[in-house]
Amino acid sequence: MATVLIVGKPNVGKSTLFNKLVRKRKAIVEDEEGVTRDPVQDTVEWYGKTFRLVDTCGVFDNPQDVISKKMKEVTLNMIREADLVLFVVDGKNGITKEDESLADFLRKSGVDVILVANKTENQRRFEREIKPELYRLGFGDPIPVSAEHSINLDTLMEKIIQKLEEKGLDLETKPEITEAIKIAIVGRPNVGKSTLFNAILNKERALVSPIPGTTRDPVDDEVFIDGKKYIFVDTAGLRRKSRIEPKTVERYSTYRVVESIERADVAVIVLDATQGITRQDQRIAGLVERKGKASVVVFNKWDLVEHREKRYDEFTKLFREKLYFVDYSPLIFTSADKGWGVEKIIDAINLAYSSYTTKVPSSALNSALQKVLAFTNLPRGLKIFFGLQVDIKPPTFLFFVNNTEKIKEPQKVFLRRLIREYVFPFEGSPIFLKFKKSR
Ligand SMILES: Nc1nc2c(ncn2[C@@H]2O[C@H](COP(=O)(O)OP(=O)(O)OP(=O)(O)O)[C@@H](O)[C@H]2O)c(=O)[nH]1
Ligand SMILES: Nc1nc2c(ncn2[C@@H]2O[C@H](COP(=O)(O)OP(=O)(O)OP(=O)(O)O)[C@@H](O)[C@H]2O)c(=O)[nH]1
Repeated sequence: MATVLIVGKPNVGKSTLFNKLVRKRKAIVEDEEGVTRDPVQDTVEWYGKTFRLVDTCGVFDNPQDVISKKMKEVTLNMIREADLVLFVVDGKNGITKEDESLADFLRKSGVDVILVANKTENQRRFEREIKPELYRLGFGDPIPVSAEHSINLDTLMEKIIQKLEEKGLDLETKPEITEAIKIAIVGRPNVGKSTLFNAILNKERALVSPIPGTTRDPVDDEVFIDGKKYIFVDTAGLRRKSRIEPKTVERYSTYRVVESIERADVAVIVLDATQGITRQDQRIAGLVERKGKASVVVFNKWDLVEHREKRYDEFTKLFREKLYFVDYSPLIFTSADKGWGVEKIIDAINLAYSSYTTKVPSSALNSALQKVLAFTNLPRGLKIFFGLQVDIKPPTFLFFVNNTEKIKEPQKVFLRRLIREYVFPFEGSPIFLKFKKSR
């Protein structure tokens, strides 16, 4: 997706502009309620054209600092990934040295720039007093806007689209090419995996076709739900399962569980709510996390839990305590027997898979990193310079630090939290971290 960066000295109205442009799409596409918005980056949609807008949130606050070695790599990286920069200046009070050195930096980087003069509620005064001096910055005609009062934002939007299309970028909104999501339903014996699997098939009126496996039995099921393809791996046991057939020990072998987790993108970890969370549940969930798979956690047999309507918090707490290492997973309460909550599982799988395959731009990561590091005390002698996402499935981040030996568990916890809270929540997906020494 084309990336547009908002750059400018403090207080020129970058955040205001960001919010207005992002919200513009609401008028066109009815937005779902309760969708959490990323404060740093978001997708802008404009009559069927889309691009990603990123607020640099003060990474460029001190133009002097921008040139300093430490920040150079970060900022260059951001610029390199951007297709266009909105260089915002104050159209009411005019430009200062800060704007000029920022302009210098942008010009040298060779990035395409649209000069935006914000706070120009008074057009006549702007034309007369401010506009002439803006040409000094070397970016041609400024576009006067008022972010706060939504003046001239359409013109700006059209200019952005025009510039991006001139560069040959494809802004059309296309339906995503969706590959099949591979799902493993895992859990201890007797927690209700088969019943749950069958309930999903019934509830979703799914179309099922067995995929021939390598063994003499078809082991996987291809399932179509709402036109989307899902592959439930290793379902032979779950499908074939009947009251008559004796349960073989082999079916529960650890080897088999490991293998089906390895073949899946998303593991649905099924727990028996009447039994809490056992050591074996923890082991299975741990396996899912270590193998780098997305996950959804299900408390099944909810119908057998007494006073259940008052106990969601208690079970959520239990989940967070005992399965803290997969606490990013969506948690669902079901009764496979009664069909409660079953349809939520597919939504949760979709969410987890989408996190699992999300790639965030370095610019968003690094503006969050700089912001958070500004009020964080790292261990003495540790410096974290910048980071980038190097992989998906699972999302994997590489951080450049001065000393990799100083990276201990708390620092990893800190970075994962920073990513989830300030960049992207990655709900349902683990985050892997790598570190590299840099000076
Ligand atoms: N008059 C006027 N004021 C504006 C306009 N846009 C923003 N402001 C005001 O300018 C101030 C700064 O706005 P922000 O959006 O926080 O600016 P910023 O560039 O993100 O600032 P930093 O976060 O410090 O980098 C706020 O008091 C806004 O209300 C505008 O179009 N006209
Ligand atoms: N009350 C209640 N019983 C359930 C529920 N889900 C499953 N059961 C019962 O629990 C027992 C075990 O369910 P299964 O679906 O066979 O469990 P499983 O995890 O596939 O078991 P294995 O194949 O042995 O691993 C059966 O008697 C189910 O009828 C539920 O939500 N509520």
